[in-house]
Amino acid sequence: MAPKQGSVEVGPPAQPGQGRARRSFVSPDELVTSPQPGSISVLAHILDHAVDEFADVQALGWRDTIDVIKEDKDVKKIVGGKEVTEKKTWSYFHLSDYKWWTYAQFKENVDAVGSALRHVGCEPNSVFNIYSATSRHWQVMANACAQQGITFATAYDSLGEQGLQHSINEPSAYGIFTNANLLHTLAGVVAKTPSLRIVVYDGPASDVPPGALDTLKSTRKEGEDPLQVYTFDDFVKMGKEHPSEPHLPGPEDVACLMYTSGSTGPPKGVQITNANIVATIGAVQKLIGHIVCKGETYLAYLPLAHIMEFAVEMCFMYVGARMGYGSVKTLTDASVRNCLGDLRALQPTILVGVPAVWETIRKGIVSKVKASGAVKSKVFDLGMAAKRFGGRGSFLGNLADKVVFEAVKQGTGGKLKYALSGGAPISKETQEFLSIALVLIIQGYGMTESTAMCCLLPPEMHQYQTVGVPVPSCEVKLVDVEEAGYKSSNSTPEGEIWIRGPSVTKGYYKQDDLTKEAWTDDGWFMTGDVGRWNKDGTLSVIDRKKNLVKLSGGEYIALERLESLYGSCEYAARIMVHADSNASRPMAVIFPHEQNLKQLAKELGVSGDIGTMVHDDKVRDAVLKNLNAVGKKAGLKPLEQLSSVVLTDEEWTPQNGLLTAAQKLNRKKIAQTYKQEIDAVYP
Ligand SMILES: Nc1ncnc2c1ncn2[C@@H]1O[C@H](COP(=O)(O)OP(=O)(O)OP(=O)(O)O)[C@@H](O)[C@H]1O
Repeated sequence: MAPKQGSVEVGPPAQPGQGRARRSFVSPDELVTSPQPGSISVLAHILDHAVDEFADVQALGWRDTIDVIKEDKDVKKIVGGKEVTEKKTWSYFHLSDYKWWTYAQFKENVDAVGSALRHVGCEPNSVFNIYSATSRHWQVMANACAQQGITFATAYDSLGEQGLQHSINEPSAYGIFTNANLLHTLAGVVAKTPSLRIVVYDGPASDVPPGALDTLKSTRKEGEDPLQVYTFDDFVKMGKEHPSEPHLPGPEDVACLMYTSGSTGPPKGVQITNANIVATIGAVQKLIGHIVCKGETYLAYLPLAHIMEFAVEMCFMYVGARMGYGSVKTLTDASVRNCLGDLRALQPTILVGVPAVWETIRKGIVSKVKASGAVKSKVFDLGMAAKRFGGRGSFLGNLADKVVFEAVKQGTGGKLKYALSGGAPISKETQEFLSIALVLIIQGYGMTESTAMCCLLPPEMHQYQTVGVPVPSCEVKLVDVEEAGYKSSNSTPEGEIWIRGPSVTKGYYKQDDLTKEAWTDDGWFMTGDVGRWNKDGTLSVIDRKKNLVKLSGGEYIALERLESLYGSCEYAARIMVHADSNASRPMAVIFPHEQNLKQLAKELGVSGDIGTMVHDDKVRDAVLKNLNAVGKKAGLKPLEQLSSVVLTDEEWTPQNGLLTAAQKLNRKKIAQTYKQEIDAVYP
């Protein structure tokens, strides 16, 4: 049953300019430190517990690559005002069915890799870097480090040479785990990473870039030891031949040095202790243990270098759930060949995604429904209306599920029970649409500094536009942001979100100045996000302090909130709202949803592909009109309406730097890249 109040005021009376601290309704008297205080105090205890309880249960699943199929496509682009056609080659994977390790087999590999790490000289308290795509081997490396008291530092696999070099050099990493196809980038930096001694890589020999292994083995300065390079399989074999006892760290030792994705500046290394991780797992169990439990199947595809994915997987490991690894490139049937996509092959019961993923799924469904013709579109709309009116579990809701939404649900394997959205704000429209047509989406709010979740909405409290209640390992208070009018004395208390508790970390690695700026002396982490307490004790995130812009009229607008609202415009695949303090209103830069934009262009009588469409005035005006209609419907004030829009034709990706590695907007880079276009239309 849903509680009346999701959070409870605790502790001393509020200080001037602040609200009182609040804690979760499930544990107001004490903060949770572990799922089993006394027996689980470090990260390595989680896997030990899983093996004790679930040794023969399927743990980690993967798909082998049977073949890679290349297909050529013609792509039209505008170069120097002229349309040119380029040939591009796409690679599609033919994959096997899922294969599984039990928890006992997973542990066997962790023990072997832990032993191998010690055998090659990686000592407790040293740092080992994981620069790899999400996979079971990533988890083997991390858990092996945890077992030997070695800190693992994470690096997104989308990092280029500069970022990689920084993430090896800052913590003086002794070794690195990577994938065959990333060896080329690694080879490009090894001359400048003197601390590095060991390289372990996985993946087929055919993925190793020509010459990369020779460069790795030969590029060292005089006097430096040559690099030792191992395949993952050889490393496991070596560990089995040279077993080492585990060397467990203490709870306050740093288990993971995790770099933020850098949406507000250069990435910072957050020092996450064993105790922080264990507290997060305990808190999730206490709050939503009834849905994160044994028997569930989880599709793991987000980057493990991001705290949300890592924390979620550790929570599932604790309860002995099944985790099947997949990739954004192979999720759907359309993105693979001669086999099912990961979603239908695995049939997950729980899915986690960032808002960009949910937006893509919603727009994909909308565009399919539209293409199915007027009658089917009408039936779909009726189904939406019936379930909205009747509610989840009602006769009407169940009928709509059966008759209208079954096909949509089958697209994700047909077994989904819950989905979690986090990492950035999701629009109400998208959350509501998918919660009706696909699966209940609950929100979580958190950050690397809080070891993932600091608020989470239990499904029985389901509602939109809130990130939930404080998790039981974290207390939360709001502190006034005077200049923007966010105050604890407002009728619904508002202010900057400050957090404290066992899952909140204590600082950045080698960045004392930044640590002092972000943590108070009494342990509160100042998140920089602005929040609001709702009447039922849930928290809503209104914006990020750094993204509040004062317009020429003197009023503040909240860029991220506007992005999440305008983001539901069907023509936008990605949107950045941009504002200048000399202007009276904001504007938007958009990477369009190609199919939906094509449909619009057709209706306007504009032909050509994306390169042509984005430069057409009629198309641009129609998109702007649609955006402002979306804004008006969401109740935006006139000064929050967009004055102009720039449409772009290059996809925004972490590789071209327009998104961060966690798929968030890299505002500076987008504004720089499209400066000319923005200046041309923005007053
Ligand atoms: N559900 C949510 N709603 C709104 N914002 C969210 C939500 N979840 C996370 N965020 C945003 O993400 C931030 C944490 O992100 P993360 O720790 O991944 O670092 P980053 O923003 O990617 O990088 P950096 O801190 O370097 O800018 C939060 O402070 C908040 O602004």
